[in-house]
Amino acid sequence: MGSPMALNLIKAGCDVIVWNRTKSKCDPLISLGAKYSSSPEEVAANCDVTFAMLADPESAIDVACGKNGAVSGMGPGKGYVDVSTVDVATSKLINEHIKARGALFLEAPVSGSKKPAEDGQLIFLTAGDRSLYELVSPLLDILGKSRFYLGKVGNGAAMKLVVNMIMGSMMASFSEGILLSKKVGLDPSVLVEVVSQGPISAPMYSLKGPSMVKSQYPTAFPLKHQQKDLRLALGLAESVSQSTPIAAAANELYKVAKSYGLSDEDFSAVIEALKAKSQDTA
Ligand SMILES: NC(=O)C1=CN([C@@H]2O[C@H](COP(=O)(O)OP(=O)(O)OC[C@H]3O[C@@H](n4cnc5c(N)ncnc54)[C@H](OP(=O)(O)O)[C@@H]3O)[C@@H](O)[C@H]2O)C=CC1
Ligand SMILES: O=CC(=O)O
Repeated sequence: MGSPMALNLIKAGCDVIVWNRTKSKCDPLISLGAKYSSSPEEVAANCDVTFAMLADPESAIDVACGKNGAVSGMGPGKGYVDVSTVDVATSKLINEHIKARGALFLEAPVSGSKKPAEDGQLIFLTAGDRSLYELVSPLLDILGKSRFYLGKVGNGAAMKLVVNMIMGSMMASFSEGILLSKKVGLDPSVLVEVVSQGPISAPMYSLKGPSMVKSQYPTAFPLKHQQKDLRLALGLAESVSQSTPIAAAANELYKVAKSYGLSDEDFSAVIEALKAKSQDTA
C-alpha cells in the first residue's frame, strides 16, 4: 500500500523521501525521483510531513517510537500521519510520543485496497490534530477519493476496525455461500452473478467472486492483515462489552486459513479453510 501511495505523490510532483525496512522495495520509487533516507528518523528530520504505512501495531510502534524511529526526527512545525491499520491504544501511544516532540499527529487509516491505492481512490478515516488534517488534505486528495475527519485520536482507528470487521465477516459468509451452492449442484459462477445483480451486491463480491470460484487468490489485501483487523476489532468490542459473535466466528476461520499457510494470499482465500473443513468431515 505504501508503494502505490508514494508513487502517486511522486507523479503529482511532490518532493518525496522514502524508507522501507526492505530497501529494495524503494528502488522503483527512487528510479522515479524519490530520495532515500536510511532510517525513519532521517525521513522525519528531512520532511515537513511524514506518512507511515506499516503492517500492524507492533511495526507501527517500532517505526515511530523505536531506535532511529520517526519520533526522534520530529519537532515543532512537523507532522506525522499514520495510515496503517492499528488499534486505538497504538494510535494513542504514537500520538503521545509525537506530541512530546512538539509535533502534530493525524491517524488516517485507509479503506480501499491495492487497486484503489494505485488509482488514488482511497477513503481516509482521519482523527487527531485538525490543523494537520487541513495541511495534508491536498495530499490526501491526491491519494484518495474521500476523507472523513472523525475528531479525537482513536476514532479513525476504531472506524477502520469496524469497517474491516464487517468486511471480514462478509467475505466469510460469501465463502460459505459459494461452497454450499456448489455442493447442492448449482454453478457458483451463477451465484456470483445473481448476488452481483441484487440487493446484497458488493463490489468486493463482484471483484473477487470469479477468482474464488477458480480457487485463485491474487493478493490485494493479505489474509494475515484481515485476521489482524478482526482480532483488533474483537478487542475493541470487548473493551465496550459489545457482543460480536459473527465476527468472532469469522476470525476463527481466518485463523484456520493462516494455519494452512495462506497468510500472504488474498483474504478471499479464507474459503479454503471451509473447503478443508468439509474434506475433513467427508
Ligand atoms: N492491502 C490492502 O488492501 C490494505 C491494507 N491496509 C493496511 O495497510 C497496512 C499495510 O498493508 P499492506 O501494504 O497490504 O501490507 P504489506 O504486508 O504488503 O506491507 C507491510 C509493510 O510493513 C513493513 N513492516 C512489517 N513489519 C515491519 C517491522 N517489524 N518493522 C518495519 N517495517 C515493517 C513491511 O516492510 P518490508 O517490506 O520490509 O516487509 C512493509 O513495508 C496494514 O496495516 C493493512 O492492514 C489498509 C487498507 C487496504
Ligand atoms: O483494509 C483493507 C481494505 O480493503 O480496506
